[in-house]
Amino acid sequence: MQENREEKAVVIIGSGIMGRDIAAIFVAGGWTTQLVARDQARWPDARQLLAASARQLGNHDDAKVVFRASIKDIDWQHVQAVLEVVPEQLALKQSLFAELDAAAPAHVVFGSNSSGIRITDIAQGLPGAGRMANTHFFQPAHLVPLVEIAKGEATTQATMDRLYDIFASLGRAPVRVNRDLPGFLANRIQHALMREAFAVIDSGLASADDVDLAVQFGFGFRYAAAGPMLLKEFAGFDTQHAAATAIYPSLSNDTAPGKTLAGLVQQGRFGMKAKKGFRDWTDEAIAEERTRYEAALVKAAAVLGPPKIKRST
Ligand SMILES: NC(=O)C1=CN([C@@H]2O[C@H](COP(=O)(O)OP(=O)(O)OC[C@H]3O[C@@H](n4cnc5c(N)ncnc54)[C@H](O)[C@@H]3O)[C@@H](O)[C@H]2O)C=CC1
Ligand SMILES: O=C(O)[C@@H](O)C(=O)[C@H](O)[C@@H](O)CO
Repeated sequence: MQENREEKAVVIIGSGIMGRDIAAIFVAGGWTTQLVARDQARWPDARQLLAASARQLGNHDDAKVVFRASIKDIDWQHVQAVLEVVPEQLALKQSLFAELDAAAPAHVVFGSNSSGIRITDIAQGLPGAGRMANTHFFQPAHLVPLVEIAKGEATTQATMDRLYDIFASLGRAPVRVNRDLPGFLANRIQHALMREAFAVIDSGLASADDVDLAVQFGFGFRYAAAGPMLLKEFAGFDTQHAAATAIYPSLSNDTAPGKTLAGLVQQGRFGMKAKKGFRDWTDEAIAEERTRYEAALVKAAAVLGPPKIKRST
């Protein structure tokens, strides 16, 4: 299908860890990208980081990047979508979506990058709830191809198709999630793994470093070559069934974060953003680790190859 050559524009609300890398995807794809970021003092740094990410995708045109201090300043001409990427706070997301719904032309579709809050709850009661979905990226958003698009109770099929096609046109790997359960699809699976990983550390079964080594150099490494279900076609579902029968009863069924994760947060050990997590971080160590990590992701993406997806239209 001939790509629509009209001027394409997107609005990203929030220019933090995720917002600027999501913006970089659109800039690299030639979209005019307006970022709503309240703190103008942080615009230069955000612009610089966005440009670096867009260059990693092979294309950056700084003229395509426009910062706005408020939703009221948005130029809606050519805008096709708005992606919300503000902190994981339901009330904040709800107030932003209400303001955006009142301001955006009817054809504009909305996505929330929430990690786990359902769009049904964010869009609750809004006239435009039908044009809103969860659109969940993974960090770093510009290097991890997956975007899970979760359908809220009011989300229309047309909205799902439009968002799917936008992300497919940008070379991402969109997946459709048929209902918006907390954590959608991939984040439910990731958090199931993280729940067990923290339970292993809580119980003293293994250290945090050995959890990382076991996953990265064990089954995690395989996922660059095949997904978990394909891997079990190799292994045998009879063996999977037998192992599951033996293992499931002792797996963690915690319904809240355990002592290690809760302790890290109570101590303000949020990770690199706080310069301390399981370990302390200097700016130099963070920069070094991010460079190593992102270079490894670029190589892994080459092994991964393009996703098998089918455009809606
Ligand atoms: N950090 C991660 O690894 C991932 C985070 N997410 C989700 O993405 C969302 C954003 O997370 P991060 O980028 O990590 O947060 P962040 O704290 O790095 O960035 C949030 C940005 O939103 C801005 N902001 C806050 N209120 C605003 C408002 N009213 N208008 C405009 N901008 C506003 C802040 O100034 C900040 O720049 C959250 O819902 C999070 O759960 C999703 C995937 C991965
Ligand atoms: O891992 C990611 O990038 C995403 O799944 C996220 O939403 C966040 O990391 C969140 O799950 C906190 O781990």
